[in-house]
Amino acid sequence: MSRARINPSILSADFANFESEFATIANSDLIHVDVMDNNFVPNLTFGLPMVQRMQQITPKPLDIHLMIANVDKWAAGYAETGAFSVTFHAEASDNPVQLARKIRAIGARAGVAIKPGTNVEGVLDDLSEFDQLLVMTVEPGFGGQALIEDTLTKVSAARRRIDQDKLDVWLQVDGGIDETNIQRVAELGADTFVAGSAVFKSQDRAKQIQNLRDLAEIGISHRH
Ligand SMILES: O=C(CO)[C@H](O)[C@H](O)COP(=O)(O)O
Repeated sequence: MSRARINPSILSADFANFESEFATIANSDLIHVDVMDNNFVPNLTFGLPMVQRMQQITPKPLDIHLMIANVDKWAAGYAETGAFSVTFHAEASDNPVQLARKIRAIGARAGVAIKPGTNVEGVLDDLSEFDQLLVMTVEPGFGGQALIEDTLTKVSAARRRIDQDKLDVWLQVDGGIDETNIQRVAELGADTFVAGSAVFKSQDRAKQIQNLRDLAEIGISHRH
């Protein structure tokens, strides 16, 4: 896996043809799977049976992003599908650290996500309990939105803490990431990039994934 990870979000894919859609993003690092329940977010995608089926049709690691309520009840089931990582929202869990331990015990990497209005400070002290922090750069729910600039201060703050405490935590951003901003967001500290419309609306998806990766790598190399 590359230093800058590019995870296409299948929210922008053709939901009736996941097998052929996955083939078009074969050079991605992970596949980002948006699970939405029309409760935690005002949109509905798919649930556990679809994720189980996705595991069967691709060798790619699945990066599951749970945008659902009652996550303390449901997250373990997603980890049990064999998912590479399961990321849940801090806002939806009664005890994020306990839930992360449960996900890790099943064998998946545990991620914690925060919405644009949620302070990053609330999760920074517990970062060692997670494998990934997802800073949402748009309000979760829909693809194709513009990146919210204010959220980037959280990316810088999280990067400072990860480096200072020498933590092995991936710093993921999701929402409005494209070729115009990925280098700058990488310079600020992100290393794992979810891109939905920027990949799926591209004429040549494989080329776009590599283009995004190259730009992110430049950003990372400018960091120090
Ligand atoms: O989690 C999401 C929305 O809640 C999507 O992953 C995200 O919006 C990606 O889409 P785009 O890159 O088009 O903004």
